[in-house]
Amino acid sequence: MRMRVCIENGNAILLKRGKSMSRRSRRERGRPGQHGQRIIDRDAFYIKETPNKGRGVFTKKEFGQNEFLLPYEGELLEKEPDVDDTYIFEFTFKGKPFWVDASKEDGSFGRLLNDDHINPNCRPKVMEIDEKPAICFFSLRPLSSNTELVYDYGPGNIYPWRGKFGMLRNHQKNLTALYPGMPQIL
Ligand SMILES: C[S@@+](CC[C@H](N)C(=O)[O-])C[C@H]1O[C@@H](n2cnc3c(N)ncnc32)[C@H](O)[C@@H]1O
Repeated sequence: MRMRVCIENGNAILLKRGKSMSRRSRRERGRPGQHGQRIIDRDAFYIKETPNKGRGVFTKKEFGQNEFLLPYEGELLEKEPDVDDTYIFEFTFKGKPFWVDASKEDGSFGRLLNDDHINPNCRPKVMEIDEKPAICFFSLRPLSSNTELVYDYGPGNIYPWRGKFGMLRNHQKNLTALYPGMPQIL
């Protein structure tokens, strides 16, 4: 199934898409309750201080597996911005590098998701919206309310909070992908 996401009035609207959308359905896509679309509103999440991690994003309601949660909002750039990379999301789309700069405190949630490379419960996906890329988070498993949303920021020894063991586990994860069945360091 193809999906499409649009962001209107601060709400992300997920559309399940058939072969093509008519002009009429394009015009009406923002209306709630229509067949084939869901509105994910900000009331489904809240922000809370997390021990040692700063702020994190928590669920207010339950979600199923592989559900669209929320987008990573910010400024889409084709050049690496010369700013602190705390709120920068880097990715490739159609073979080209892109960055989303979410440095501005804009009240959005995507920019506040913390890292967990061992037990993530959601993952970012690159979606296409009006021929431009957008990052959207999807759940990896069913989520109960009051769950902190965490995803794997990716490989690399650049995350000090992972510590030495974090780096080891990260390395192991890459090796396990190459050599399934190898012994695990827990
Ligand atoms: C995209 S921000 C996430 C939101 C951030 N916690 C906040 O309060 O604004 C990334 C920053 O959060 C912190 N962070 C994310 N995951 C963490 C973790 N697992 N442990 C400790 N700090 C973490 C780091 O300071 C990192 O640079």
